[in-house]
Amino acid sequence: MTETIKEEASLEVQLPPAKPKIAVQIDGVRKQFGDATALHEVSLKVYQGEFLTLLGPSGCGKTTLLNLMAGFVEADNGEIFIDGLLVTDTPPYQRDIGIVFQNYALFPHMNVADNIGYGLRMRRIPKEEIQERVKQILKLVKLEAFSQRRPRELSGGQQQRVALARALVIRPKVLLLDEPFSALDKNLRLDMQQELKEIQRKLGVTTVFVTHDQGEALAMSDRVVVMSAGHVRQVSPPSDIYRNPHDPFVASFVGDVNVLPARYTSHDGNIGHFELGSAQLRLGIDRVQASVGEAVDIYIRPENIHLVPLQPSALLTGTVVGHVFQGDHADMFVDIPDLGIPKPITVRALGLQAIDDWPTGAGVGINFMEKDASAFTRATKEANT
Ligand SMILES: Nc1ncnc2c1ncn2[C@@H]1O[C@H](COP(=O)(O)OP(=O)(O)OP(=O)(O)O)[C@@H](O)[C@H]1O
Repeated sequence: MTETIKEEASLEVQLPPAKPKIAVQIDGVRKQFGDATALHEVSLKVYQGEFLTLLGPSGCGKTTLLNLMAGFVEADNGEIFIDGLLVTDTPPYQRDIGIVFQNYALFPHMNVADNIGYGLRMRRIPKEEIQERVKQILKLVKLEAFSQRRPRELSGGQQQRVALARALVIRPKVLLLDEPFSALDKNLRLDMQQELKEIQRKLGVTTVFVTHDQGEALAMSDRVVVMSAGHVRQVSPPSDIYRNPHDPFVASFVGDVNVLPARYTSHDGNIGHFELGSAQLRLGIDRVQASVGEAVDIYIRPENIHLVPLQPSALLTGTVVGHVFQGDHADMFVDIPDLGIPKPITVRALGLQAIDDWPTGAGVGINFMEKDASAFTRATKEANT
């Protein structure tokens, strides 16, 4: 972000972007459980006030990384800083962090107000101040009317709001959330996502959120950390994760994607040339991670492929072999014999006209724009898990 200030008449001076402050820094942290390496030398910066999400499949190390920040798990190697202070050996209760778990972890015998005030009592905050802070935070999470209830008298969403309030009332340097909404049904989950985002924005609290749900990650985050098998694969804003994946794992894990086999034949200047079946494809080399001569996979999302009438200008040609009506869009399946792949590709068409225009059995042309495709060296199975 570049800030611009106006000096006199119309003279504009460009200021360099302000350097964001680092709230959490993880340097070369490694964690092994017996023979299993949960994290391989992970490094990561979380900026002050940002909403950062750790996203990845089950077992990729998200919770371990969160627990290392919290201090519940000890690193084998590496260092962790919170607000500039080395905390690698600091116990959890001295790290100034708020934590929300999937299963709420509320005290069943305490009412809502006492659950929320617990952390403040432990910190020996004066009684009047505790009352005032609990009152404020109850208002923030819209539970003012529920302060005297026990957790079992609350719905799942309300219990999770109590857990959130309890984590926030201590005014933590960092808020850590581990799959906080996974026990809630879909509609409530969407409401809670909005609510958390609103609260986070209002308070400006640095937040690290763990989920395996890509929709949740893309919807809520300033930046997303995609992890697999104990490695960080990419750290980018959501739109970049989706549009400019850095590797085949990220491209396949986030959103749907077609994988088309091709050969990287040459490049001149900034353009790479590929043989895609009998078609010639050109891609900007910023979208290519492969060497000339290699077998590659072209990654292209279903919504970026367009069906056109059979005509010479079409990049590829095929036959519609089926479609699935999805309410707001239709997925069309197209067999392209020229590519020599066993499965038809998927083309996503907004609206339902495509089903009428291209019935099963119809011959179609296929086009897509260069800017929407990426080429990666053909993935081996191990590299892609
Ligand atoms: N206390 C432990 N003892 C032994 N192995 C563990 C322990 N905690 C985690 N692991 C292993 O470390 C790896 C990473 O686990 P972790 O819980 O961090 O993954 P995750 O991405 O959070 O998964 P999930 O989404 O299923 O919670 C897994 O292989 C897991 O089995």
